[in-house]
This record gives sequence, structure tokens and C-alpha cells, in this order.
Amino acid sequence: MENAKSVKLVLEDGTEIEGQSFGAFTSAAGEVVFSTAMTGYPENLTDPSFAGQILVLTYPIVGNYGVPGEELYESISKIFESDKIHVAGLVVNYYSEEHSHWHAAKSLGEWLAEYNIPGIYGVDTRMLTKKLREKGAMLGKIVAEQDVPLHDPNQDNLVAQVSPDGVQHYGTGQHKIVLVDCGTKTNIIRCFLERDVELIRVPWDYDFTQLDYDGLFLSNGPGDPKMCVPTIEHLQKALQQDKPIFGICLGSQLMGLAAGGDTFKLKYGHRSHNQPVKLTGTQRSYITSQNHGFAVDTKTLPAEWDMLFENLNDGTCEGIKHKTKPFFSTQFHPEAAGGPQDTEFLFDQFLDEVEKYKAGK
Ligand SMILES: NC(=O)CC[C@H](N)C(=O)O
Repeated sequence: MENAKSVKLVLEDGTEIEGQSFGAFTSAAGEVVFSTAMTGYPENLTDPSFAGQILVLTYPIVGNYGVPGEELYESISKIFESDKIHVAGLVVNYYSEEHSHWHAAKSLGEWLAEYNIPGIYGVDTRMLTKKLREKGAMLGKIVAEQDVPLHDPNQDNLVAQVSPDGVQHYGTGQHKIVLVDCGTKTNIIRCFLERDVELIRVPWDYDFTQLDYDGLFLSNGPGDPKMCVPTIEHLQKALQQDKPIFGICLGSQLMGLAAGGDTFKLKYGHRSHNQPVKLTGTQRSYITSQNHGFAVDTKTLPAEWDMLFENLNDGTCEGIKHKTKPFFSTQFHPEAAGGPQDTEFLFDQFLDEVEKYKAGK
């Protein structure tokens, strides 16, 4: 880009990388994490699970397909994963202000600027990723004119910041599902609304145990799952009952904690569209979309719980399952806007469990 201003990326280990500014010319601090996904920046940047994080994209050319215009589906975004950009900053190698796509309405830089989010380009993001893989995710900052202090977003209750204030209803299907919104991706809502569901979307700390529902869904969300104390308490009550429960990503971690297990922080997390997982008890594996920095510690799961999926790269827990009750979760994203959609059938399995529960009542 002509006349781009200089900015730098500073990491907590003292690394300083000079680059050029795109998006907002402003400074921002956060946890620096990388994603190896090759496409999907409109979906990634609006995923509330990225709140507080500076995202490094390893794919070398970013921006060339622009950013789509907004369209609504049942009052939620048809395209984006929420109604704003959630990353704290974006780090890319080559940024293409010029873009071409039938759906593009603006450039990536214009879109970032609208939300006052800084981008830096001209960074060797593969070298940076090797560093993050060796040392683990680090705190960092993009520095424009004003310096800012480093800040660890995992010390904040990010879920409280991204969760909605009130209850919302969608759809008129026959299965009444409560969605506990800890920062849900809108594609989770779309996946439910494409099925026979009436959805009740509630805030993260809402006491859903008072509601009349057929199945409970726990969404993804940012930060350390242990911050969600009220959600875990409500969930513990739900685990005493037999109504089906399905959790995705943060939702999986919350299920693990409510069950009595523990979670831990991975060295650098899993963020990409091609993470292989294996279904326990089979030789079947799936390619999945992931975005997480924490995981359930399989060793700490109580006797009545099993690991449901295992990550084939590092053996960590990618989902859990109760041995006798219809409670299960995935650490990956079966809804996966940006793809792949190989595991979307899990929404159908959850609703099958809901049907069985209703038939047996
Ligand atoms: N996408 C998510 O729900 C992420 C969950 C949690 N914040 C983690 O990083 O592990």
C-alpha cells in the first residue's frame, strides 16, 4: 500500500518486528496467537472467542477477497459470526488492499478501521509462528504512535464482556433448546434454526434451570473457562437431570469443569481448519475447525465420563461424553463457518437425543 505508516509488533520476550499499518492506526495489546487457516478472515475476526487476542495469520496473502456486506438471517448476521470484530489486532505477511470477490463490499483494512482495530503487515508470520510454537502463546502489542502496556486478557472475565444482556427467542420448531451464550458464533444459531428448533438464547450467568426446555446447549466463548463460575454452578444443577446437553469449545470446557474435571492452558492452542480428531472407540477421524487455547485434562475426568474425541496431533481432549446420560461436547467447532462441515451431523445427534428424551418422559 502506498504511504502506509510504520508500526511495530512487540512481544513479551523482547522481540520487536517492524511493519506497516493497515486498518486503524492505533496501538493495542493482547495475547498473540496464530491461526493456520487459509481462508475465513471475516468469520475469524468476528468470532467472540478471539476477544483480547492479537491474531497472526500464517497464510501469506490476506485481504485479496475483501469483506462481504452484511445481510441478516432471522435478525442475526447471515455471514459474520457476531455483530463486530473481536480480535484486538491482526498480523499478516502480505496485505492486499485491492480485492476481488462477487460478495465483497469493502477492503479488510477499511473494515478494521471501522472498528478501530489495528493491523500490521510486512511481518514474516511463519517465522513468528515458529517462535510462538517454541515459546508458547505470548503477550504482545501492536504499537503505533502511543505505547501501551502489555495486558493478559485471560485475567479478565471476557465472557461477561461479549455475552448479551437479555434473553432472545428464535424459531418456532418443536424442540425447545436453551443456548447459553458465552460468546456464541452466529453459525451455531443458524445450525439450530435450519433444524426443528425453538431457540432461547440466554446470557452466560442466566439461571436457565428455571426455564422449561427440552435440551441445553453451551456455546463457545473467549478466555479462561474457570472465569464462568455462575455458568458452571447452573450447569452442575442441569447435570443432575436427564435433559440432553451439548457443548462446543468453551461449552465443552464448562461441561468438564461442572462434571468435576479440570482444564489447563495449551502451550499455543489449536487454531485452524484442518485439525484431525479421532472418535473414541473407533478408527474414524474427522478434519475439524478449531479455535481454542485451553483444554479439558482427560486424566481428571470423573469415572462416569469419557473422552469423546482425541486430537490426533497432540493427543489432547477434543470432547467429552457422559457414559450413561445424553451429555456430550466437542472442543472443535462442528458448525465451523469457514468449514469444514464434516461434523455438523452432531447437531442432528443432539436433537435425536432430545427426541428420545421427550419420548421417554
Ligand atoms: N472457541 C472457544 O470457545 C475457545 C474457548 C476458550 N476461550 C479457549 O481458548 O480455549
